[in-house]
Amino acid sequence: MTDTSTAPDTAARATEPGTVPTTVHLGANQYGKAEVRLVRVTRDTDRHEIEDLTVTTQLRGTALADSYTDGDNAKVLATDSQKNTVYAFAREHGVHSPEEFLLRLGRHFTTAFDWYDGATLSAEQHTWERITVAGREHDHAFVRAGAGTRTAVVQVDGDDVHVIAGVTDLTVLKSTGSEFHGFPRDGYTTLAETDDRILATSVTARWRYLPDAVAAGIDYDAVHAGVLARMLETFADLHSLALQQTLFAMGRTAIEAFPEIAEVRFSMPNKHHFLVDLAPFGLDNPGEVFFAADRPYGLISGTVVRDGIEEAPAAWLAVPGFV
Ligand SMILES: O=c1[nH]c(=O)c2[nH]c(=O)[nH]c2[nH]1
Repeated sequence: MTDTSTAPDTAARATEPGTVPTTVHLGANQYGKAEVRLVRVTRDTDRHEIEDLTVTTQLRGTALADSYTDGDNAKVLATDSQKNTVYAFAREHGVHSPEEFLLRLGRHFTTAFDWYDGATLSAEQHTWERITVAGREHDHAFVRAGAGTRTAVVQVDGDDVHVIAGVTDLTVLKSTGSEFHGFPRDGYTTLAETDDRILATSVTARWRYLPDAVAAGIDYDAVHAGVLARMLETFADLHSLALQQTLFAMGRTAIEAFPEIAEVRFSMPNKHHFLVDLAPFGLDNPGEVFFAADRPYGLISGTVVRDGIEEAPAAWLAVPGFV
């Protein structure tokens, strides 16, 4: 037990003549199970399928205040039960796509327990590819696929449902087709203008689906694959004058191709590659040998918005790291 014999008498201090008693109240809060590691094997045939997600549940409601202020757990669905629901739903209903899986969980938590006003469900998907043996794809042996991690967030607030799909750690590089010049020069500018440099970044992109499209139903896997393909094509094909320009073009191409998408937000570190000066060794360096710096890095963020849509700032509250 805690020894309180030497603790200051806060009650007495708070009521000393001339002092204002300290009062507090509960501000924003939510709770749930973070990073539930779910691997589902579909084994109806000898050719197995793997779905691998890290799922986070976060529930909120005004009725939960008592759990913080008074330790009253009458309305606290244990985070352990939330975790179990993730596993049980994977068995009962399957995953299908991260977005559909999170929508099902969000609807469940906010309807089965009517005191929850809202929920944020998020997931990262880890993809596996079949190992090829003697030119044939193996039925049940897989290797982790490397090109980015798929992300999904479902935000339920009363009747409002928002779905934000995305990708993170999508690392791309082009060894030419990138320039950077025309920037202002002041007394602290040393960066040389260049008409040929390496452009490399690790793309984090999140796109919000239009609520009407969510209500009508979206083929989330197909759109996700399509968005990634368009973004990669644009990164490759656009002759870039700045990473900012590349960012905007990648968002534009996704929105133009998919009418379901309202807006795309990006965070892109500029992974600088500096040409090494080999002159001290009597060598030239015609764009062949670079120092790949890991820090500091430029950090370029931006949002591309379809004209005429209703913006939804509340949808982004659970998705930090963007402007
Ligand atoms: O594409 C770029 N955008 C910048 O804003 C910037 N700043 C910088 O030093 N290099 C670059 N490259």
